[in-house]
Amino acid sequence: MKSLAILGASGHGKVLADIALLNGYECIQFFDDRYPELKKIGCWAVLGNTSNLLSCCADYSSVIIGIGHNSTRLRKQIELEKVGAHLATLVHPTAVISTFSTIQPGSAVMAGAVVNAFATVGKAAIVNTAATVDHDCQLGDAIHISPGAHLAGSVNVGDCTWIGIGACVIQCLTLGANVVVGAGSTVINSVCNDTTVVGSPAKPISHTL
Ligand SMILES: CC(=O)SCCNC(=O)CCNC(=O)[C@H](O)C(C)(C)COP(=O)(O)OP(=O)(O)OC[C@H]1O[C@@H](n2cnc3c(N)ncnc32)[C@H](O)[C@@H]1OP(=O)(O)O
Repeated sequence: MKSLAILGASGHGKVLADIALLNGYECIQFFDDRYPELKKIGCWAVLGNTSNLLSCCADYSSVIIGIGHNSTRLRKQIELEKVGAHLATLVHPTAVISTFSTIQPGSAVMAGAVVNAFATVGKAAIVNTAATVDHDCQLGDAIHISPGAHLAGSVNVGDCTWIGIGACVIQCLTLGANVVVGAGSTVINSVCNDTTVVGSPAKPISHTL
């Protein structure tokens, strides 16, 4: 029986559980650092915290992190990798993934998303509902392309960068690490590390998350 442990009993975790069922996982159990206060999410049991999962991850076919915050998700994945956990890659059956693309373990691609030819997606990444990642894009680890966001061809995205819901990035730009692109923004220039940009065209604002 295929079993999956999800660390992070969040809205994102519930979406992962839903996709996991469609990927043939029959047993899905959650872990969350709010345990034992939190013992249930939706119809799924929460069985312990991160430490508990680190000591029992070999009991599961795969694990995945259901935490939306990018750097936290990456940190938790690295902890699990160190103890030998097998990280799942979850792809919704309605997503369109080019056979010429690569997606690293611990990543999730939600319903209606597209990852086009020769795109690469790092580990612990989220390509969310109906987002598109076009040809030759190179996405780092723990990135999040939010619902309905679009990356044109040959865009580079650094680790832990978050593209907000409905944002667009034109072709051949480089967005550094820990960049935030605000919801609905249009990015027409490359963006340095640790910068938040908003608006159309997108401009930096003075703080980072
Ligand atoms: C399945 C899911 O739910 S996935 C989650 C999807 N969610 C998202 O994509 C949310 C993306 N987040 C945003 O767009 C946020 O507004 C952020 C991260 C860009 C900024 O958030 P904060 O740091 O809290 O900034 P804050 O709200 O204080 O705004 C700072 C300034 O930027 C402006 N601003 C913030 N976001 C945007 C935006 N998306 N477009 C244009 N202007 C914006 C604000 O109006 C404000 O301007 P002012 O200083 O002139 O008043």
